[in-house]
Amino acid sequence: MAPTVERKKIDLAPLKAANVPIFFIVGGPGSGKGTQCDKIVAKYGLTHLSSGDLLRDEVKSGSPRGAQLTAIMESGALVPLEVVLDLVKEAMLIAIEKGSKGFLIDGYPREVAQGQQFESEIQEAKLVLFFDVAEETLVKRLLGRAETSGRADDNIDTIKKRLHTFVTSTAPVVDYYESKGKLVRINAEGSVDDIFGVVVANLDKVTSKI
Ligand SMILES: Nc1ncnc2c1ncn2[C@@H]1O[C@H](COP(=O)(O)OP(=O)(O)OP(=O)(O)O)[C@@H](O)[C@H]1O
Ligand SMILES: Nc1ncnc2c1ncn2[C@H]1C[C@H](O)[C@@H](COP(=O)(O)O)O1
Ligand SMILES: [Mg+2]
Repeated sequence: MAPTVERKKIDLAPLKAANVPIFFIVGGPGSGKGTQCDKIVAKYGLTHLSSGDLLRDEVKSGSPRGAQLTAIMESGALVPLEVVLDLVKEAMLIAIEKGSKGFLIDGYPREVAQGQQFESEIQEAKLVLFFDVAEETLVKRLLGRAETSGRADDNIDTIKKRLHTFVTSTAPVVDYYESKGKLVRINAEGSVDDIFGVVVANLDKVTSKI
């Protein structure tokens, strides 16, 4: 039986009142989501929240919630929706208190239900950026990152499982937001700067008010 997830009541009123733009950043493992988010933050000053980073921080904190996460993440599976959404909400609220003018939610949603729950409880995403990269390239990039990242999931066995999770659970997210007219599909096989050029062209269409 799955362990019970500890949940707190989170007051979302300040986040909803701020009504700042929210962008979901989606792509396979190693597609360059974090790399591009760093560049977007530097240019547009949005707040970057990576659900994977939030989960890794939770593990490092030694909390009871964190203790349940290590095995899931090392198996390449998805962490339960409620755990991720609570961490994202808490981080968004802290950022709003500090005056955030908008969010890049990186690595979220990983399944359609995550997107639906986020949007019904918080606010609709303005756009979903999808970094489209072939599996062969993803594996090559992740094995390169493994040399320095120290990430427990940057090893070939977990990479294969993460790719499987991406195809089975996250690919439907791409179809879902495409059908809603919110998806920006970006070929992310090229250089970091070329990809960023395409990102900027798309963000400039919708960020004039930021
Ligand atoms: N366009 C690119 N060309 C070559 N290498 C890249 C490119 N973009 C990112 N990388 C490299 O690929 C690796 C993965 O990039 P990054 O960490 O940004 O991916 P990610 O999508 O955030 O992955 P994850 O889902 O595992 O967190 C890093 O070592 C990064 O330096
Ligand atoms: N949004 C998420 N839902 C469920 N599980 C997640 C989510 N974001 C990250 N995770 C877990 C599963 C991933 O394999 C690891 C690492 O995430 P990454 O975005 O690759 O840093 O964390
Ligand atoms: Mg990342």
